[in-house]
Amino acid sequence: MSATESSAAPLVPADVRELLTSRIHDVPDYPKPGVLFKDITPLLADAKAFSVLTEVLAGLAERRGATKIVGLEARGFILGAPVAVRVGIGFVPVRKSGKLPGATLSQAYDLEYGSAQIEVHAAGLAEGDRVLVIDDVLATGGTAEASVELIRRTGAEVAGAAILLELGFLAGRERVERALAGAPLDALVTV
Ligand SMILES: O=P(O)(O)OC[C@H]1O[C@H](OP(=O)(O)OP(=O)(O)O)[C@H](O)[C@@H]1O
Ligand SMILES: Nc1ncnc2[nH]cnc12
Repeated sequence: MSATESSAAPLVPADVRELLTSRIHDVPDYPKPGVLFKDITPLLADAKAFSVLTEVLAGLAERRGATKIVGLEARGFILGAPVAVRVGIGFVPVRKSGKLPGATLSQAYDLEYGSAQIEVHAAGLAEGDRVLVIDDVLATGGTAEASVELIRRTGAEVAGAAILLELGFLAGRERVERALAGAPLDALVTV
């Protein structure tokens, strides 16, 4: 079930959502004029908020039957790695190009403020893996969309994507859901 669906037992209880929301700070005009940057560093610096976030994401990973966590550079590493440890499954990084030493698969994509290319080790994932993709922010959806496509090319199955904060006004959800082809996209907080 998606976090956006109604349920008797919501994925994120209201008090948790409130705590997470309060620890994400708005920074206008960063990294360039017109962008409202959502800074998660206050959340990371708050042990209680970071721990609660990790628990919620770990519950999602278990619910999706994930056998691997993929974190998206760089903030997706910070959120995804403790989830992998908590659940007891492996962590695989999707990195910006030129940072991985082994043979890679790569995928180009557009960002809210630029463009980039992401890579994954070709041997990092394989058929039989069920991947939960974790990142901090869903903006235009370009990063998550490219990641889903990249992961599929390794032969692994994408079990879902879990995002801390969805910027609903940028309408990235549609393109990510299209890429996910039926696998769930869960955003813990949407603004
Ligand atoms: O939905 P999108 O428009 O693709 O934007 C979301 C992505 O942008 C940010 O990463 P960024 O590339 O800025 O990298 P960082 O985590 O290294 O700061 C964020 O952490 C997401 O990965
Ligand atoms: N507005 C934003 N705030 C934080 N991270 C982002 N990644 C893409 N857009 C972003």
